[in-house]
Amino acid sequence: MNNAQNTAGLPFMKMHGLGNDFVVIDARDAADPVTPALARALGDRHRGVGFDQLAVIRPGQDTDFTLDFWNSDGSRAGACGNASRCVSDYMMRQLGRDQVTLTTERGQLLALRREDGLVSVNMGAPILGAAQIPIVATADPQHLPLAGDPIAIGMGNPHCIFFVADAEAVDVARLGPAIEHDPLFPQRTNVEFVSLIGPDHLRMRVWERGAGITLACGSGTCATAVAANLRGLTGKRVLVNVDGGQLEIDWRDDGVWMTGPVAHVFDATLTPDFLATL
Ligand SMILES: N[C@H](CCC[C@H](N)C(=O)O)C(=O)O
Repeated sequence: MNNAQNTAGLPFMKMHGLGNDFVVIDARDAADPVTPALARALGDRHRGVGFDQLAVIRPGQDTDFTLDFWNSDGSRAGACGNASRCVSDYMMRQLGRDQVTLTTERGQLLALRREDGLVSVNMGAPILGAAQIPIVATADPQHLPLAGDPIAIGMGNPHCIFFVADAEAVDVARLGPAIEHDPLFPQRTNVEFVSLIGPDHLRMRVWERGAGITLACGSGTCATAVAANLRGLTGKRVLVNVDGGQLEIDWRDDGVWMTGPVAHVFDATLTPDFLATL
């Protein structure tokens, strides 16, 4: 912590997209305060604030802003679709615009507010190569050597997608962590269980790397839509029902677009006392 935060505390925002919830720290004018210890302490829903991901806004690099993501276990995430949409909405309001560009570990992304008020982000092209997802080099990402014949897709972070007859029947809390830590995934993985519930309509339940079961995972719905199309189950434009609501995914030539609602719930300040415990 720097001296200013020791005396004044650290301001943050609480946001969510379909219940996938975030603490957001705007560090454009200050040094980035986040360490793994701060992420874990803040992520504690009893002794801290609680979040699925922590997002840090930093100055842009040829874009309006840069966004870094942390999981509640203190690990970093290369992509977070719902936080990208939430923070883009905040930045659009602040800049008085209806579109913004952002830099994430994935590269430069475009986000915009549609006329219906929903916020879209172009998450970029899906990553299909083993080394880039990443999975072990000897495995075929299209047919991973695991029971259930899952498919691996990268969206700047790894996803392992199982198509099942009934996603509601899956014991996500038991299977999720086992797959997350399978040696096939050198950087662990997010895990999605998906069933087709109508034409171009999917149901997805998720176990997130570093965060566990969440109500929605934006990059997970993008990876799921790509996987469903590659498996011949759907077209390139689908609706995905998650525990917290519904996302629209459109895999276009310029990237995978994800659209849904955003919410900015409150602003508050971490006390110097809390920061002193880190
Ligand atoms: N909830 C996020 C994804 C977080 C992924 C994170 N758990 C990782 O380690 O990759 C989303 O909306 O895309």
